[in-house]
Amino acid sequence: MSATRYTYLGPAGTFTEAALRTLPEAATRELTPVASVSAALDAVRAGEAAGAMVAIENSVDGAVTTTSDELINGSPLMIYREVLLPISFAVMVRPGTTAGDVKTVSGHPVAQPQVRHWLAANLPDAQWESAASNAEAARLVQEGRYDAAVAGAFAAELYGLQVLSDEIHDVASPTTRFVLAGRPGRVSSATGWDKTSMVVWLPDDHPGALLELLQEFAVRGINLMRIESRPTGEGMGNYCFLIDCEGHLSERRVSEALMGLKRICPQVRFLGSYPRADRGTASPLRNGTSDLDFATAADWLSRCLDGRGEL
Ligand SMILES: O=C(O)C(=O)C[C@]1(C(=O)O)C=C[C@@H](O)C=C1
Repeated sequence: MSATRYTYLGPAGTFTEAALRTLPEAATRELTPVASVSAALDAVRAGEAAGAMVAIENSVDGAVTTTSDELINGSPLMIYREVLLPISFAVMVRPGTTAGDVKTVSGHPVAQPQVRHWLAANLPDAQWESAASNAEAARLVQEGRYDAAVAGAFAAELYGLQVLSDEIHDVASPTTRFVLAGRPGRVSSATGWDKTSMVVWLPDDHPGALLELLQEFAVRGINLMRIESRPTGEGMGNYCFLIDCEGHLSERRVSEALMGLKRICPQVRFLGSYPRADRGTASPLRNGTSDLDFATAADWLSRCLDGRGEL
């Protein structure tokens, strides 16, 4: 495999592939479908791929925990880009199959909670069968293993299937957030509309430990965008936190917050600073938290050391 390649959850026709193809650089990369999120990231870890596109959270079903656990454990990875993809599910069958013929319906486990009510109302007797991806479900229907698949309508054409019903998701406008992960490398420059991700392990178990951690952001006027707890696997009640905050590591308020965490937490894993996918302009900074405010205060401090603090 080559290190110019990007891997993604395959086979062809997944939403993950659609997310990957929204990146301008995808046009010049070799895009390789693999069987799982873990396989996509393993190829990156082994140096066989430059990046892997993986789903990280869904607006209906929440965190994609395989991705969370891959980012938390194993050799470190960094996030370089994020993509927000509107998801629209269709149910598809082999040509000639009618709704009455459908006894089994397959899809990715993250798809099921997004279409549960539609399935209960329209295919009440069909048994749900999990597949490694939505496109894999479509492929298995083509093979004759299952009767119907829940996938993006574009997968129907790829696998010679017929769309029985489109836009079958229960909640309007579901969105999945995907990230392009690579091996740790140089953080790209700030755009003014950035996000920083990290994993933080709680300071030892005591009242207010989580509050102490959150205060590092609050006192520096940093908006948190997501906080997700995951078990560390080291006994009941032991959790670490995946945190996304506004801002870029090159901003003083963000770097100072990360240094604050590093001082009080047993472990902090920096997962990258990258442009936000939701469009916008630079967020207003809370008074006293700009780079200039930090530099002015540091200047004053060094003058204090020289006995010139009043200047
Ligand atoms: O990329 C796909 O099509 C997938 O099967 C994966 C995945 C996911 O892991 O979240 C992607 C988007 C949908 O929300 C459901 C499933």
